[in-house]
Amino acid sequence: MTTPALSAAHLGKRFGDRVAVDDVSFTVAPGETYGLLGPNGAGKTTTIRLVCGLLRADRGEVLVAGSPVGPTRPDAKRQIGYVPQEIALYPDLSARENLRFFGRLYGLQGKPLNHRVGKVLELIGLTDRAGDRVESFSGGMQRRLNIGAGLLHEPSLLILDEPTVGVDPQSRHAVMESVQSFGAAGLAVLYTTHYMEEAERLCDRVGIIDHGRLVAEGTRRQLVARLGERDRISLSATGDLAVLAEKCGLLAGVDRADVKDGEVQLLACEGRRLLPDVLEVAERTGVSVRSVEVDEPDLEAVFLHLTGTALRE
Ligand SMILES: Nc1ncnc2c1ncn2[C@@H]1O[C@H](COP(=O)(O)OP(=O)(O)OP(=O)(O)O)[C@@H](O)[C@H]1O
Repeated sequence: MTTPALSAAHLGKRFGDRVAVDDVSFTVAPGETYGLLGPNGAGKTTTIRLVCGLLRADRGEVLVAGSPVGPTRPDAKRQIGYVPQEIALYPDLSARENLRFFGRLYGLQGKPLNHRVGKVLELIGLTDRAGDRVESFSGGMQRRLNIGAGLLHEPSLLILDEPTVGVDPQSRHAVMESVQSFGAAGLAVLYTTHYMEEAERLCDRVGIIDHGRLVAEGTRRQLVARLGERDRISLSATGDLAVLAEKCGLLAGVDRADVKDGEVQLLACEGRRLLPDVLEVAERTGVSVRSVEVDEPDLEAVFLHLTGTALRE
């Protein structure tokens, strides 16, 4: 069996009375992108600070490529490229100058530094803009450069803490494309997010975290299978959607009924068989239905099912 790029076992961390991370264990294989998906305050940042050795765990162990990590273990730390949420770049320097600066901090110089900066610029898709000042970059380009700074020392594990928070949708797309290419290049990636779509699209496996606990993990398919034979029904309609959701929620077989993104969304056993009942309820409620879709549940539904709360508040 290959040694995992990362193995975290029984991690625990308290801040005073507050349990931030509670017995969290997971592994990330080389070349795998593993997502920690959970709402704000779930314990994602604390978990990765423990993994990086930036914070001392109350209990548990972290191995990176088989070696223990801790505040006093600099060697294993060099295997990690950690990219925090905050952008840490010099706006009046170019992309290349920024990378050269961070590369020197890692002890690179001369030809190896130039070579590595060139490689990283390629990897993050910014070769064309290498000579431009960072202040002229879009939010997404700055994020990608920030990620690039974490790749200069050729880590085997890249850790990204919510890298798309606060960027516009187009830039978000570009950041996600970069991340997809890292997995393809053989890098192990630990990715935290509270966006279900990102976890679904980018991650080979996802760990669902809530109140400091890893409540489930697996591939998207494995996680969705935990819902059994349930379907997601989305009703696009005009009228009082809140009342429609409430009434549908009373039908036998319906687990949840919510109004989301201007639609009524139901999670139900054997959704197709329920459709006539749902349409009848709509008619009685005076809601006119424009379209109905029945499909497989997504990770949002899995999160709701496991925790009883929505991923986004
Ligand atoms: N230094 C600290 N001192 C006290 N409490 C803390 C500290 N850091 C985190 N916490 C608490 O631990 C819990 C987990 O926080 P954490 O930042 O790990 O969550 P998160 O999932 O990363 O959320 P976010 O995306 O909002 O950062 C929260 O209740 C938070 O308030």
